Amino acid sequence: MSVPQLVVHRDKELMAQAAAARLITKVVDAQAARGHASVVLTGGRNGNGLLAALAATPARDAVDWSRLDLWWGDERFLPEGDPERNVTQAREALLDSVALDPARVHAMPASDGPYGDDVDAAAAGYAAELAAAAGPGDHGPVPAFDVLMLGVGPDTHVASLFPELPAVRETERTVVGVHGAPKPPPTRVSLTLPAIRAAREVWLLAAGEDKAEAAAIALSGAGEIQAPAAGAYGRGRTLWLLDTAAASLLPRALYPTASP
Ligand SMILES: O=C(O)[C@H](O)[C@@H](O)[C@H](O)[C@H](O)COP(=O)(O)O
Repeated sequence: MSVPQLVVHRDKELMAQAAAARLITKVVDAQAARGHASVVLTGGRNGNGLLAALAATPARDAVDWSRLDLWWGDERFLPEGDPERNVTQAREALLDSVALDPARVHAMPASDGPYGDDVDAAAAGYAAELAAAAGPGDHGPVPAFDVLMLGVGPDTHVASLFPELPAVRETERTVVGVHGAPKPPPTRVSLTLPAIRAAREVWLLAAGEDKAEAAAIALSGAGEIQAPAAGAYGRGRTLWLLDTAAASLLPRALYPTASP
């Protein structure tokens, strides 16, 4: 378990731009070292803000997009192309403007896909896809993601792991179907904490006043069932990327200000 590191940026926009630059560097380094890279995307405003910032920076061309594997931490279980799906929003923000290898873009199943409206079968299918991509040196039936990004909800949820609900209590499966999520839509597919913890690095994105309580709770030793973000950590690194508004309830001693 890696102790959380915190970086606090002046505002939401700068956090997105700085996180995008950080992701570019991480992917470029991974590709230089191993020839490819593997990243898990997150939905939500902060996650999509990072993708939009990345699309806008010339440095994006330093990434060999054809050698990048993209996965999702969660997905809203809706029909293909639904504007509310995380993959739809990621495509609009960035993916449709870079030369990805379609075979390396691993979207979670849609509710009109191969599993129909059976979200549990869809989750099992994605778990099988992850297991097929895992190598002998990986930690369990998921590939060693270089970076797994997670937006943090105001209630401290990450991916579609909501406080006290069954999905956050899962200790065996890597992907589960979520029923009755408090954040619409109610039916979702989500990585579980064991899958999240297989990542080399986990980055939690929390910007905006509405994340201040969640950040304070998750970083103050709360349990992962009550505060799922507290259970999201990487094997090598756990990084909280915040803005000053989201960090406003944190003890000042927890972080040096990254931006003036
Ligand atoms: O499907 C989703 O909604 C996301 O994956 C979810 O986990 C999101 O990241 C958080 O709810 C934060 O969302 P915001 O950044 O919009 O607050």
